[in-house]
Parts: sequence; structure tokens; C-alpha cells
Amino acid sequence: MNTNQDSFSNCNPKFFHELKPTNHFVNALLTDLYQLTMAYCYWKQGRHEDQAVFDLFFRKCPFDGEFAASLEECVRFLATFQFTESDIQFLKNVIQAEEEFFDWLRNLDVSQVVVYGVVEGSVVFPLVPLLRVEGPLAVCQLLETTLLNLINYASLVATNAARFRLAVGEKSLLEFGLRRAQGADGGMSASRYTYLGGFDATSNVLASKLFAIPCSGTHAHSFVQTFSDCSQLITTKLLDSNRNEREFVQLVLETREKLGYSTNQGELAAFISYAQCFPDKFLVLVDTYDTLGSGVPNFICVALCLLEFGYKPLGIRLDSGDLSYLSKAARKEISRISRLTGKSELNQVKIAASNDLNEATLLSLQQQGHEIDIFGIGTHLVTCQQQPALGCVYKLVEINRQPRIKVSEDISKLTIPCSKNAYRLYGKEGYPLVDLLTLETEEAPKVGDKILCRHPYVERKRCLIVPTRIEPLLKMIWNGKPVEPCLYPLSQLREFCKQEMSCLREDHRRFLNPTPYKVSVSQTLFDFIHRLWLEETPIPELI
Ligand SMILES: Nc1ncnc2c1ncn2[C@@H]1O[C@H](COP(=O)(O)OP(=O)(O)OP(=O)(O)O)[C@@H](O)[C@H]1O
Ligand SMILES: O=P(O)(O)OC[C@H]1O[C@H](OP(=O)(O)OP(=O)(O)O)[C@H](O)[C@@H]1O
Ligand SMILES: O=C(O)c1cccnc1
Ligand SMILES: [Mg+2]
Repeated sequence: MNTNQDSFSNCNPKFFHELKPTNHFVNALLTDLYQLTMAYCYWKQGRHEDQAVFDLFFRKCPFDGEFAASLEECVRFLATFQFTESDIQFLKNVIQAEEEFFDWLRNLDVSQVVVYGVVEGSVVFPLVPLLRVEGPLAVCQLLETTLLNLINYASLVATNAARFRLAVGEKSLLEFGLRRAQGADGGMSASRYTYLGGFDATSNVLASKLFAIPCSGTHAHSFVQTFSDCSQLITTKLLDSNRNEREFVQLVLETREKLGYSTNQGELAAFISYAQCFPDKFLVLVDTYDTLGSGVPNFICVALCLLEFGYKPLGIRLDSGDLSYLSKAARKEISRISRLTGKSELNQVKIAASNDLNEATLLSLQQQGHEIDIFGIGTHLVTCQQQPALGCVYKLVEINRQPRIKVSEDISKLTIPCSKNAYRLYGKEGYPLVDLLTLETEEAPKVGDKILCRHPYVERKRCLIVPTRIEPLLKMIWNGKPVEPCLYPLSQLREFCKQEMSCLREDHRRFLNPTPYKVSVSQTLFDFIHRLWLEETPIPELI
């Protein structure tokens, strides 16, 4: 397996003035038309400078917990937000507006915008703002679509990765999804945010370079198929670990003879060729012809000879069939030969498995028992087949210091009005117990106080908590310019994410019917919501 960890990180805060979105498509025009039509109406009404507050949050998730991801890209987007002359010329064809509106757009910037966000890699729960965006109404409105686009998939795929991590425990997880991802950006984002969510490496070379992710991979079936027999090998020799050139192919053929294997000759030639190129990274795909009848025996022959030459073979990859059965059978044969030859190092080789793996197959494999050490996962990871989109929304909660609410028949679609703060309250055992939303103007909750936490909508649901620790969740990340520190190396975010996961109580983490984590509001905010709710809903007259 080839692994490259010598990548650079582009997260140095010294380069704030050079901040640019990673994807060239991310700019002020990457938005929905309706943001611009609304902006025009605000401008016509002279309301574009009204002071607005928007919350970006999600309402429900399958996991009862998500990871916030892509905050760095939000900052990068804000750092370059402007309409270019060519954007303006294009927009003149799209919306009928007065010339002065386009002059206003031309000079628009986000210098008056303030953004608070939860730290990238945090576990976040429904209704808690991932971002709180404050500033002039029109420009805050214009940010909606792009911020949602940046956060939704990144957070979803990071969460999906964390679920795969939960399913396999400490085993290695490789991301193989580039070929199946939704376009180039989908592939790049998947590699980046699945690493954040707990994968160990990616096969995506560009993502490895740009985001400093360990790069890892094996080979495809085509490589095996191109060989017919050992006569195609350009040399029969190999340098041993002491740099002495020695006959290798003959030794492999003799080993095969001695062990009594009758295997596919082309496959054997392919494995020898791979070993000659990567003698210390020998991990080969064994299912091209017959996993147990040919692939595994061929691997064993070459691996034994590599050991003889002073190298440590890495292992095999299974890519079809019953992965539980095949991994156990392969391990058994490897152990048998290890005992037979007295080569105990052979027993240390790893078994990798791939082929349409998803959360359900991983959990089932755990139940059945298996000998797999490394899982390579592509399609189901990057496409998030279990929940293909995260439903973060961006809602107005305050205008000119006046609270705003969105009323809905569906109680889960009510918005929580006002500019708010969010706190995570921890209990005696050290686990987070609830997230508490308060009015921004309220005093912060204090450790040791008895705090009444109310369900935002259901009157009878409430609890008292005496927190042993309180973490404010929203930190200022943009104040007309980036607020330091807001950019962290991906590896640091990954560690943080791991730590966040381990802090969650077991019953919140389990796959089947997890206990919902409580997101509450203070008594003051509760009263506020319910008063506003009644005020904004007309009383129907029955006739
Ligand atoms: N022990 C197992 N328990 C549950 N699911 C498994 C197990 N082993 C493999 N799988 C899954 O079963 C599916 C098998 O795929 P499929 O029916 O296409 O056969 P295949 O092995 O890929 O055959 P092919 O030789 O055509 O590639 C894959 O999604 C794989 O992840
Ligand atoms: O199955 P995934 O989770 O997407 O993982 C990546 C897959 O991509 C590769 O083969 P590919 O699917 O291109 O061809 P194959 O299935 O015929 O081997 C690899 O062999 C895996 O099977
Ligand atoms: O390196 C691999 O084994 C690999 C990479 C991408 C997709 N499937 C497998
Ligand atoms: Mg496949």
C-alpha cells in the first residue's frame, strides 16, 4: 500500500489576506436568483441596510448529532465576496433592475457582517445555530445559498464518515470514493470531510496534496489482467533489503512448487511485478480469478519470498464474494503457511476489504465475525445513500432588533426567534446533557446554578440541570474580516472531531433508536417564543 504523508497545509493564519475559496465556483454569483430579487426589493424599499440576524441550523438528522464542517470555506467565501464587473453585466440580463441597484451591487462587501459559528468538527444538534449571521439585511440575505451549499454536504459526509468509524471501531478506514462522487468538487469535499469525520486516508491524490490527508491505495483488477505469465517480466531479479541483487522469480516459482499450489500464472506474474516495484508496500488484490484457489496462494508465495529478501509484505485486498467467510478462510491459510514455514511475520499481514460496503454491511460483518483489518469504502460513503442531503436552513430571526418567527403547521418547522447564544451543559459524569439556547441579552448560565431547561415547543417537557461545566458554542469567526483563530490544520480538526464523538454518551451514539439529545431553551426564551407565536397567528373565527 502506498502511503504519502508529506503534504502541506494551507491553513496558516498569516495568509489571511490570501484567503480564497478552495473551489473556483464559490463566489458571489453561486447563489439562487431569488436572493438577488429579494436584495433588489430591499434596496428599492430602502431597507437593505436594516440590521438583520439569520440563523443557519438543521431540524433533524438520522444520527441525533451531526458534525459541523466547512466553516473554513465559509470564511474563505466571505473573504472574497464581491460581484465582479462581468457578474454585474451578466446580472443585467437576468433581473430587470435600476442602474443604481447594479452600482450598489458593484460596491457591495461584507465589511459590516458579523458571523458566529460553532467550531469546525464539533458535534452539533438540531435547532442549534451552526452559524449566526448579523449585518445589513440585503447582504446577509445574499449569503444564504452559498453558506448552505458549503455547509450541508460537508457536514453530512463528515457525519457519514463518523458513523462508518463507529461501525468499525479501531480498524483502518480508507476513502475510495472519487470515481463515484458527485463531480470533482463532490469528490474533493468527500475526501476532505470524511478524513475530518474519522477516515484514515484517501486514494484521492489531489485531496491528499491540498488538504494534507495521508494518501493510500492498492491496485485494480486490470493490472492483474494485463499479465499472462512470468515470461512478461522485464527482470527476474530483485534488490534485497541490503541492496544485493538476487534471483527473485525462480525463488517464487520454487516456493509455489513446494507448497503444492496450482495457481493462475498471469496473476502470479502481476504480483511479482508489483513486488519488484514496491517490495516494502506489497498489498495485492486477490479476487481477479479465484480468491482462495489462486489469489491468496499467489500472495503467500510472493510474500514468503519478500520476507526472504528482508521485506515486510503488507497484505491482500478482497473485492468480491462473502467478505466474512473469505477473510476468515484467507487468514486461516496464511496462518497455516506461517506455521508450516516458521515465518511468523507472515501472520502479521493485513486483510483489506472493499466492494459496495455500507453501514449495514459493516455492522453485519461485525456480527458475523471477520478477519478484516482495513476497509476501503467509496460509493456509499461519498454519496451518503442513507440520507443524501442534510437539510440545513437559513432563517431570519431578528430585524432591527425586533424578533421574527416563522410559523408553521408543522411544529418542527417553527423557527426560534431572536439573536441567541448557545451553550453546552455538562453533567456530573462529564457527558454533555443538553444544549441550551438563550436570548443574546440574557446573562450566561453559570456552573453550579440550577438551570431550568425547556423544550422549545412542548410545554410539559422540561428539566432542571446543575451543570458541572458549560461551553459556549458560538464563537465569532468573522467581524468584517476573519477573526483569529479560525483556520486549523485538518488533522487537528479530525482529532477534535474524534474527541467530540468520544464525549457523547453511549445511548446517544448507538445505531438503533439512539436516545435523542436534548436541545432546550431558557425560560425567558420559551416565554418569548410562545408569546410571539400567539401574536403572529391570527385567531380563526368559527361560523
Ligand atoms: N458476509 C457478508 N455479509 C453481508 N454482506 C456482505 C458480506 N460479504 C459481502 N457483502 C456485501 O454483499 C455484496 C456482494 O456483492 P455482489 O452481489 O455484487 O457480489 P460480488 O461479490 O461483488 O460479485 P462479483 O464477483 O460479481 O463482483 C456487496 O455489497 C458486499 O459489500
Ligand atoms: O465499492 P465501493 O465502496 O464504491 O469502493 C470502491 C470500489 O471501486 C473499485 O472498483 P470498481 O467498483 O471501480 O470496479 P469493480 O467493482 O468491478 O471492482 C474497488 O475495487 C472497489 O470495489
Ligand atoms: O487503491 C485502491 O485499492 C482503490 C482506489 C480507488 C477505488 N478502489 C480501490
Ligand atoms: Mg465495485
